[in-house]
Amino acid sequence: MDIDSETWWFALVFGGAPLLIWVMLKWSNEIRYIGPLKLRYGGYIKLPPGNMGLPYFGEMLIFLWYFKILRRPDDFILSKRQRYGEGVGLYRTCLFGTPSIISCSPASNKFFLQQDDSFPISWPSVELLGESSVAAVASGKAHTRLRSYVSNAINSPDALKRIVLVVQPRISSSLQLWADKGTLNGYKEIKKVTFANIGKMFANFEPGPVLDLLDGYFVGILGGVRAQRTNVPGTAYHHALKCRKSATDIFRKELESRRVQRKSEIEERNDLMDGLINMKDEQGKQLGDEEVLDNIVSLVIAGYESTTVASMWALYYLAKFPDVLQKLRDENNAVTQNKKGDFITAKDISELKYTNKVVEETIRLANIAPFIFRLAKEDTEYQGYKIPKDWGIIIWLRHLHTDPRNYNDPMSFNPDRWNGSAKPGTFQVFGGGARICAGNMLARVQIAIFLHHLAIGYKWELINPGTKISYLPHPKPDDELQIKFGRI
Ligand code: HEM
Repeated sequence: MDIDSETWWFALVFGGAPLLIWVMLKWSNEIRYIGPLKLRYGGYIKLPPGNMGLPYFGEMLIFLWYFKILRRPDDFILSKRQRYGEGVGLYRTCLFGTPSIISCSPASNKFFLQQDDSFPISWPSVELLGESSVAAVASGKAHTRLRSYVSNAINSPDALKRIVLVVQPRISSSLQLWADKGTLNGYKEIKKVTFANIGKMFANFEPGPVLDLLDGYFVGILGGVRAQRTNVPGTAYHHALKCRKSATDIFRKELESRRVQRKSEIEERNDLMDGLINMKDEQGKQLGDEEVLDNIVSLVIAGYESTTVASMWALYYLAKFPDVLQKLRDENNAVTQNKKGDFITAKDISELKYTNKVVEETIRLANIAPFIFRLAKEDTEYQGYKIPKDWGIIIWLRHLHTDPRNYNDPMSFNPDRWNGSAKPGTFQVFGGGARICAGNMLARVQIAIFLHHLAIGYKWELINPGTKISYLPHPKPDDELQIKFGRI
């Protein structure tokens, strides 16, 4: 071999081959997912701008880079905006194993959320939620029927009036225990009190061995909701399915014992289980046992971690913003003066204007559900761009709440921004359309009550104020909110 051909081979192996591999890696997902669409549309299809990423991973590694390594989740969308321009708020990608369209503008989010038939919800783990739960059931009449039962039981003004009084004893006594402890893990303690209240509100369970068992089962179930769906012993998903069965068995036993009890005893309890058992629709139809059980389990899944994380962020922000805490104290002390030791009512809460602004600001900035998932049932178009059938739609809620065009200085905690209302379509913490969170008022009320009891009796400070924030699976300080806690 002469020197020239050696150099040629050298260049090919160390320069050309890696380049070729890189090009193949870069384009293989484009060819795999967009090639068939081009064939279907005669060679040309106008898709939203974007990148389908690497084979197998798609853009998952980039997503993890921004969310887990850099801990700057908003830069994931900002980097797309920089690279592909604003456009109509849509980008194509491949994430969570599915070719998808990311939607991140108020108008495009509204487009997808308002068309529940064309873009139905797509849960990766319907078995865990329960096939006849409101969260999993396909849109249409069946969904509307279940939603009305669930909303009446937990989210209607009448239900909330009762719930406000049911949850306060546990919140109040937990805070006293916290003060006795002095230092604590805020996340874990809030989780305990949230679950104790869920037990009471949903099935009249008091703290004790059954509730502890249930808590463990739900930790297992929640661990499987976002896990790979591999049902093999040893996997999180397999464990979650087992936990789901055990949790359902506990609720089933309770349901069966209620079926044989006298009506008068049932009326006294007045919890979610009774609400679901007794409710009738316009035709007088009632829910079957499996529907009652699926809905109770799915409501715990939907409400447990979300309410815990939101309350934890309230505690965090108030420690960081003492002026806000002082205003909160002033408002809440004023309301307790007329109470003579009684708990506050739903009416009192509706009149706590500043407290309610703190709640809205907490859930805006906490971004507990950063995005939600839909599926395109048919080929459709949005502003001249094709949305291909069977592609996922990822509605990026978080971007709306952290975009300075929607909220002035968006990363600062400023409840006063709620003196006016948000720009239309820019506040989607609870999703939107027919599937907007069925527990949104319940969540708000629980956080408001927690704030009330904190503000009137306690002071606290962060032990590690500079601790980093993790964003997956939920936003949480790395130290899980270690605080020093005491009475005022
Ligand atoms: C701050 C706390 C909460 C946040 C941020 C939150 C957020 C959300 C979001 C974004 C959705 C829409 C999902 C989608 O469209 O794909 C949703 C749905 C839902 N949420 Fe919540 N949620 C919270 C608390 C609760 C609570 C306390 C409950 C009940 C105990 C609850 C029950 C539900 C149910 C049943 C759905 C499904 C509704 C349907 O499909 O019709 N959520 N939630």
